[in-house]
Amino acid sequence: MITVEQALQHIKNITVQQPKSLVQMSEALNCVLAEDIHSPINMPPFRQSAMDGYAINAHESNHYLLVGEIKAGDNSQFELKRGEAVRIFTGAPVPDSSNAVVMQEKVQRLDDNKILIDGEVKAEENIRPLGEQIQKGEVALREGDKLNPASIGFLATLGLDKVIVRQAPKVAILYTGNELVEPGTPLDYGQIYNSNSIMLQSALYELGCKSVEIHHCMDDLSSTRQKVASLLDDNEVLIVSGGISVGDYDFVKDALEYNDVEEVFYKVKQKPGKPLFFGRKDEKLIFALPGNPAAALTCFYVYLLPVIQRALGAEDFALERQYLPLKEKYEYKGGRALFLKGKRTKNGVEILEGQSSAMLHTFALADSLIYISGEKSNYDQGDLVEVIKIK
Ligand SMILES: Nc1nc2c(c(=O)[nH]1)N[C@H]1C(S)=C(S)[C@@H](COP(=O)(O)OP(=O)(O)OC[C@H]3O[C@@H](n4cnc5c(N)ncnc54)[C@H](O)[C@@H]3O)O[C@H]1N2
Ligand code: MOO
Repeated sequence: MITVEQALQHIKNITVQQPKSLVQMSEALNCVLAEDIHSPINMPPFRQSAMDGYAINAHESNHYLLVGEIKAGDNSQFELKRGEAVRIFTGAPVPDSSNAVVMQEKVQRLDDNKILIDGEVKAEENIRPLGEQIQKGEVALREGDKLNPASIGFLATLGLDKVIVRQAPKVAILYTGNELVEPGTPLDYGQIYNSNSIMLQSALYELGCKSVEIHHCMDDLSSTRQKVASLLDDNEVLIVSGGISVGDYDFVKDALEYNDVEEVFYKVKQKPGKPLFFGRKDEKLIFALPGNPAAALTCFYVYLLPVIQRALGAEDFALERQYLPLKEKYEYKGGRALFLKGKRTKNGVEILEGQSSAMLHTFALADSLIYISGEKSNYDQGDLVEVIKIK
């Protein structure tokens, strides 16, 4: 059995890189940019009013002559002389001859074409300069950046409708077990609901994977071998859930060997997730995750996520880690390294109740995995522990 550090070292050595692909912006959420993006325009593309009010060509007096109106979207050209103003609205183009927009709350309308400004006016106030946000040709986002709703909105602001990203790998999830039935159907005695496949699929979607097929197989040697064979043919990443431990009906290890999957490691000295398997067949990556749901998800965050994010070229490929003080003391009997479900608080991190690898309830409430390496047996309140942020 290898240590967590040794397993992570194997993971770091994987240097698969996905090819580039041009995608529509509406499909780009969570994708990783494969090239730097330079802004094709100045943003804003014209001097823009930030307020509803009056664009003026300032002079010594507070009295101005109103000569027209500009709404957002208008293409009007006004040559304001000193002492002249136009009614203007938020987002409208400010004439070059105007040097300030005065918000309407500071302006009195004297009659149809005269206004009086209360107080001082600062040069260029309430005018967003041309290219204030970004100038044409400047780098907007960089290769390796992962696209979130804000970055997608930002690129749309620049007029982009497609982006070049790393193509997500084609992934298959094979969940094994006679006891599993689908949510939404009744349970018989001895059965439980299949939670792992939809959980892992959701986690993969969050990484930007698009094609994530789900397949089931009963605890039976020949169908496990056959399923593994056909899924390896059709996918770049195969994730198997369950059946990887040592029971008489755990056939996954055999099925992987039978299909010439080369073992990189099997069994890690950790809890949860001891019987984790990682292997390769040519360029294909194969993970067999323990069936216990919290063990499967822990292994996903710690081992699978960095491999996939790196293949996608993400700059930050592993989840962020930080050291935080423990809220309460923790006694540890030793043995396997631990990944504990935790929640960050104002002053540190709290270990949550319910750490069994069969339980997802605690995981659903957690925002962190606390890594206890096993080198130290007892932790006092306030001792620093390594925290992996999952939210
Ligand atoms: N004699 C030993 N027994 C076990 C060992 C061991 O070292 N010696 N290791 C234990 C550990 S640790 C783990 S973790 C589990 C892993 O077992 P498997 O990967 O073979 O998983 P299964 O036996 O198929 O299932 C375990 C558990 O999880 C439930 N399960 C499975 N798939 C799903 C799913 N898709 N959705 C929801 N729940 C699922 C399954 O019903 C079992 O309760 O082995 C220990 N045993
Ligand atoms: O290592 Mo297992 O994942 O504890 O139950």
